[in-house]
Amino acid sequence: METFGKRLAEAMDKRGRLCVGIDPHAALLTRWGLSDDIAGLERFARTVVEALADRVAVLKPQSAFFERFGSRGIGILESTIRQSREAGALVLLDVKRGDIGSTMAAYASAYLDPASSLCADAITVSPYLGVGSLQPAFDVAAANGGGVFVLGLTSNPEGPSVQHAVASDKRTVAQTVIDEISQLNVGAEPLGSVGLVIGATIGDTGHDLSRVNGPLLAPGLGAQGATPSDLRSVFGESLRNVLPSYSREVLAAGPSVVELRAAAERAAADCETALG
Ligand SMILES: O=c1ccn([C@@H]2O[C@H](COP(=O)(O)O)[C@@H](O)[C@H]2O)c(=O)[nH]1
Repeated sequence: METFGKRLAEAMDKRGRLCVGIDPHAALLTRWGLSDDIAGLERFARTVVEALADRVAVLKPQSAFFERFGSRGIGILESTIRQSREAGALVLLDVKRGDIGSTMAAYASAYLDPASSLCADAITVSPYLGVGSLQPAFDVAAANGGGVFVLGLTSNPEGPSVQHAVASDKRTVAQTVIDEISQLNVGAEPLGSVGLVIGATIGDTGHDLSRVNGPLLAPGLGAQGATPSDLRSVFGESLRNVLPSYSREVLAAGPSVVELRAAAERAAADCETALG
C-alpha cells in the first residue's frame, strides 16, 4: 500500500501544489444565491467538487460547516468526501480532533479507517493533549495509507500566546511539537505522512522546520491576509514541502464552475511562482 506521503507527493507533482478548502460559510451560501440550509449546503459542496476535484491536488472540507446542519450535514460531508476521492482529489478533512488516547482511537476509526463512511485521506489534529495522545491516529493512518496534519503554528492571531510559550528546555511549545513530528517522519521517502499546519500569516518566527520531512499545510492565504510572497519568510529552506491552502478566496468565485476553476488556477500559479 502506498503511503499518504507518497500519494501526496505524486498528486502535487501531477496536479500542482494547491489545497482548496470547502468551507460553506453562511455568507458564501448567500453570495452564491443559495439558501442557508441543507439544500444550499449540498449544492455548494457539489459545485466545488464538480469544479475542482478532478484537478487540484487536495480538497479540504471544513467539518464545522457541515456539522452545523446536524446529521444531514454530516451526510453531505460523507458524500463530499466520497465524490472528491472518486474524482481523484486527495481529501484532507479539517476536523482538528485531539483527546486522550483511548478517545483518539475512536476518532481515528471515524476518519481514517476505510470501513467508515467518513474516511478521508488525511485529517487535521490538535496536539495540545500531548503529541503522544495522537498515536492512535498515527497508527490507523499508517495502517491504511492515510495522513495526519498536526497543528504547529496556526494562522490565527491568538495562536502565539500558547504556541510561542517557552518550556523548561528553552524550546517553544510549537518547536517541541515540530521536533516530535519530525521524529515520526525520519527516513520516509519521498515525504513522510505526518504533516504540520503552519499558517502563512505568521511571518519569520525563527522556528526550525528543516527536519520535518513531511508536508507543511499553509492556511491563511487570501481571506486572512497572507499572500504567496509571504511563504518564503515563513518556510525558508523548507519551501519544497509546502502545500498552500485557500478557502474563501477561491470559493468567492463561485457558483460558476468556470470561475471557480479560474480562481484555483490563479492561486496555484501565484503559489508556484512564489515557491520556485
Ligand atoms: O491555522 C489554521 C488551521 C486551519 N485553518 C482552517 O483553514 C481554513 C482557512 O479558510 P480561509 O477562508 O482561507 O481563511 C479554515 O477552514 C480554517 O479553519 C486556518 O485557517 N488556520
